[in-house]
Amino acid sequence: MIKIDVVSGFLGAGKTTLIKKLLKAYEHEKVVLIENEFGEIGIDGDLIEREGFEVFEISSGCICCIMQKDFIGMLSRVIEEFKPERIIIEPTGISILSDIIEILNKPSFKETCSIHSLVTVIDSMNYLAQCEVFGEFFEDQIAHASSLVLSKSQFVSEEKVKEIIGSLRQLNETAPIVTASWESMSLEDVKALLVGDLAIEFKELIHPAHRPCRENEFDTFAIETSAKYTVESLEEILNELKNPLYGKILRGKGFLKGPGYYLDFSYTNGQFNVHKTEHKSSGKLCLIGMKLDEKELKRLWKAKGGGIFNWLTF
Ligand SMILES: Nc1nc2c(ncn2[C@@H]2O[C@H](COP(=O)(O)OP(=O)(O)OP(=O)(O)O)[C@@H](O)[C@H]2O)c(=O)[nH]1
Repeated sequence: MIKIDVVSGFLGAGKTTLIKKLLKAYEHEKVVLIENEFGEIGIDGDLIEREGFEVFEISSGCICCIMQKDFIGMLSRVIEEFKPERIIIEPTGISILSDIIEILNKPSFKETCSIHSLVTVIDSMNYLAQCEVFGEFFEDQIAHASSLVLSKSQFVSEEKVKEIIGSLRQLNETAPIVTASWESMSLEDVKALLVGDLAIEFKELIHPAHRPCRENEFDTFAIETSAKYTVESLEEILNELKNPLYGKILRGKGFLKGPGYYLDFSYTNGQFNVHKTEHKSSGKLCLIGMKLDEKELKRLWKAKGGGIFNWLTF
């Protein structure tokens, strides 16, 4: 049987970061990753391919709803052609986990695959605040998880961790909650997150009120560009993104050219990091949020970097 691990979590929670660790931990198995991105441009797939792993990408929508057919087709192809021992699936941050479980429990997949784990990553820095606005996006992912893993826990107080656990327990009474900082985890610890063949059956799951995926409430803004940015100019832009003038930006990520170097950046709910990298990049980025103002965003990215822009937002 092929083991399937699904790693869920809201936008920027830390799914890709955890998956990179899992892929290392399962280096000796034949593993395939199916990566689902909400935006028009795939960024995470490139980050993982850089580390030498096999990635299949589905972008421009969630595999639980509008990209469901593509997902079923891709999963069938991966099973037939690659015959992997394990498939790791990373849905978008706003996917409905119970809908994905339902797909995995289709008779055609149940013959060859079994769900090994349903891990939901919880962003310790942003969960409580985001819960107030996006609570219903978390509900299903938390309620159907077989384990709940806190990311960025080293950046918050013990009280906050306790508060998060209290909130998680209201939706899921039984899943183990892992609060240890990932930085200190060995590969064996990472594997332990997934341990146990849970053989999860959809009918055995308790449903919170099932809500359909609401991906059309989110906007994306994507660019391919030859423009060059310095660390400073990129940080200025990312700082500027907190301004409501541009809409509510929840997540951003991309690779850009710099003068003589390349830059990677990641933006989550106002927190960001920029790294110089030697990995060559064609220059691309994606922002996800609500009520994004395309005109203002285009002006911002153009003002700080000269070059050719290919806007992929429409
Ligand atoms: N230090 C630290 N950084 C983390 C941790 N988890 C995530 N991050 C950072 O948080 C940012 C977002 O992490 P990702 O792994 O890309 O999040 P994601 O859930 O895949 O995000 P989406 O692409 O929106 O689906 C990145 O800058 C990570 O480096 C953690 O436990 N510790």
